[in-house]
Amino acid sequence: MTQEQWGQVQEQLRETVGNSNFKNWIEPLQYTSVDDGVVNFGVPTNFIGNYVARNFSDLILYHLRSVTGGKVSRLNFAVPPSGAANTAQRPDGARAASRAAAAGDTAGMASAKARTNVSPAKSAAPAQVAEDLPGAPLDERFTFERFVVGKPNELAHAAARRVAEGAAVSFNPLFLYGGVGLGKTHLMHAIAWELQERRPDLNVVYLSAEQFMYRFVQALRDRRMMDFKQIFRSVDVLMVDDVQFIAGKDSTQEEFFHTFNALVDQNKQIIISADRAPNEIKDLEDRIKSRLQCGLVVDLHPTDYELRLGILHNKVDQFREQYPGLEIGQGILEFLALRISTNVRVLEGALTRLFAFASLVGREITMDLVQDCLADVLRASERKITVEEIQRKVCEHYNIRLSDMLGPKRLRTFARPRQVAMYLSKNMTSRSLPEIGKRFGGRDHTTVMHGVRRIDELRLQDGQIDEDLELLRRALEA
Ligand SMILES: Nc1ncnc2c1ncn2[C@@H]1O[C@H](COP(=O)(O)OP(=O)(O)OP(=O)(O)O)[C@@H](O)[C@H]1O
Repeated sequence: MTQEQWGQVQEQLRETVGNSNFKNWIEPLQYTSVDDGVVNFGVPTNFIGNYVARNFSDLILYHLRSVTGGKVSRLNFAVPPSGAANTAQRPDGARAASRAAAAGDTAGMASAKARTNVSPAKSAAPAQVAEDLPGAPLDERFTFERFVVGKPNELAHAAARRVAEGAAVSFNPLFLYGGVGLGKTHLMHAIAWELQERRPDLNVVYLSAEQFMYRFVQALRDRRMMDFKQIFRSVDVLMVDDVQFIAGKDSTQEEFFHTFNALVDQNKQIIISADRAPNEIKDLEDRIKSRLQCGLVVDLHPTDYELRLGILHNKVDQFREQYPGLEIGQGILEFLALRISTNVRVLEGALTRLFAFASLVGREITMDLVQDCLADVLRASERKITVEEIQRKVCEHYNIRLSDMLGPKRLRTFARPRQVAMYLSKNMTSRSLPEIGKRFGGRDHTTVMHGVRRIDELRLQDGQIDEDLELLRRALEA
């Protein structure tokens, strides 16, 4: 096959796979030779080679056969030993895509042409390492400017800001945790964007724990563990999102632990996020838990009404350009902030849907429109937590039987969880004290009142109670 024929095939492929896929996956292929019906391509990295082989082989074969008259049996992708694939000249998109592919992030691949999260490797780093840096693409919307700060997240925000200054490492790791959709990923991306601006000399890598595992497994399979270690140890700032994912995955944990230690020993910054505090992640080795706690552990609390309203205002500002002339009243924003308290993602999604719907049907955003368009979201957020649910969760948490919680035993092992459950029932349901008492084995309302007061007192003296309550509240709201 001639280079000209390959050129024709490329044109046909561009039409079939679309511009973005073409740029990311087909353009980086360098046709080198054909031997006995096997067409050889040089690829910039094994990740691109593997991805193309898995996803585009049939298509490439089809077009090759139609252009060359059917003399092709197989495709072969290999990284040229001398780097002859000229990686330096590949478009940014392909490089970003290679990182996304490396991280197993197919969603990210589509947007890989956007700015990448990894700054150019330092000149001292070996070329292979620079090329293979493992980060996933960053979301352009997740910047500090777009992060709304309120009481529930002010500490996490301040810590993230400090790390983003790129000054000498002051706490390592920074561990951010909190429930679903509270802004952990947003803050990590914001740190990465900021560091890119302030310290372009640093290799900043963001990836999810799942992507870390994917990379690790792939390195094992390709027998490239030395490369894997070298790549991760060449990073200056490593951010791993959703670290709870590696719980129970022993080999990945082991490798993560070594990577973590190697970076900390070199005084490199690590930022980790999870859906709960390190010591609450089940099936995570104790030595990892303890390592994760040796820096600064910061909690993102569930949003409060004011923060939700602030986020909505912020989002409306962003919509002004996209939907000129479309207004939304303060009353509606307040209604949404009050009613949709589950997580910020749902809140943002509701507002986006509202604007899109109003502009599509050419209607003003009124309360009627809100009810029409967001009926399902509003219904879902109406879910009421029951006293029975609370009792079950509290029993699970303290590992006692429901019959003991409801029964007459006064042992502290049962009495404390009972009081905790009463306290949560009082604060998370609309039941009156007598109604709650009735559901706790027919107790009097004064007993419930005493239980609630006792927990209020204990919260001031015993940090553990506060932690338990927070954990239970999150589990119940999830
Ligand atoms: N304080 C905030 N200001 C502005 N946007 C926010 C804030 N908190 C969350 N968001 C937005 O909510 C959405 C979800 O946030 P993000 O993905 O960071 O959550 P998360 O804590 O990482 O959740 P998960 O545990 O599901 O990964 C994003 O669109 C993010 O921009």
